[in-house]
Amino acid sequence: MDKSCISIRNVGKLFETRDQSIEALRDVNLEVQPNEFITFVGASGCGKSTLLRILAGLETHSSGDILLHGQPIDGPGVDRAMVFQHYSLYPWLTVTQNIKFCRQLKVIADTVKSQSDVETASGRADALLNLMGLKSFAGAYPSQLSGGMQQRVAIARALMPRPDFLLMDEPFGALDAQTREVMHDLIRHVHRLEKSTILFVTHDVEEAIYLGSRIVLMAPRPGRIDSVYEVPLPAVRHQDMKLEPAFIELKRQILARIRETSGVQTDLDQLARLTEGAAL
Ligand SMILES: Nc1ncnc2c1ncn2[C@@H]1O[C@H](COP(=O)(O)OP(=O)(O)OP(=O)(O)O)[C@@H](O)[C@H]1O
Repeated sequence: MDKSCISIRNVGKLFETRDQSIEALRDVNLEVQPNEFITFVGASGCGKSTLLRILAGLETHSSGDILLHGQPIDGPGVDRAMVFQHYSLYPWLTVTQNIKFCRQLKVIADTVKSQSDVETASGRADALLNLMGLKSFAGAYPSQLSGGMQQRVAIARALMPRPDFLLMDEPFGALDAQTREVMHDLIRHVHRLEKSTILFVTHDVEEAIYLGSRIVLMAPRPGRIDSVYEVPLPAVRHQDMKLEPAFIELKRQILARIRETSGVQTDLDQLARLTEGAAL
């Protein structure tokens, strides 16, 4: 029996611009099991964000099929939450109000704004504030928080409607190294507690290994899946694992493969030839 919660089958995406057609994705196939933590890496332009945006319902695919729990995607939905690199909080709302914002929209949309809805939302918001270590900042505004704290609010807001799928596009890309480490342990903890399925795009191979249960390596021109790696780490992880030989070897393999598939070397070779020609 097929247990996948996400089935991506022969998916392609073509962007038609005025003067060219860009094949952002070609023949992408991936089955995702419930509660998996999948990380996506690959050279710039290999279609990582495009795939995530299609899953979020923010973009449509040109060919193939994508099924969520057996159903085709029909736009964005409360079953999927997306977290972006930039914090995208509402600056005029406090931390608590930001966290409750989506829930309020849903309640208004469903027109069932009963007292029990409001109470349930408050309990959930409090639990998420605690989980994210933000309890004492409940009444603060985004401008009063550090980047790491703002991103914790964004994650709490994303988790508020209990999404089945958490889609994260380089969420820690703008944070300093130390804050990122804290966020890594936090998001692993959130994954264990909340049981959501996480799809996480990153440029940082170490981050991809530390967080993921599987790593999907994509290659550009056209964007496609090149290889998939199982991460040989237990569910409970700690920072020292980054120094273990198996971790370092996997990092070496993935970095080498990204270099091979990126085409950057080819471009440099071409540049060298052009420069030689100019000198003659
Ligand atoms: N809206 C768009 N219109 C036209 N082309 C697009 C659009 N969005 C993405 N592309 C192109 O599709 C390809 C894949 O882009 P995408 O942003 O998904 O790659 P990525 O792997 O996430 O890149 P990066 O790691 O640099 O963020 C790129 O060639 C990009 O220029």
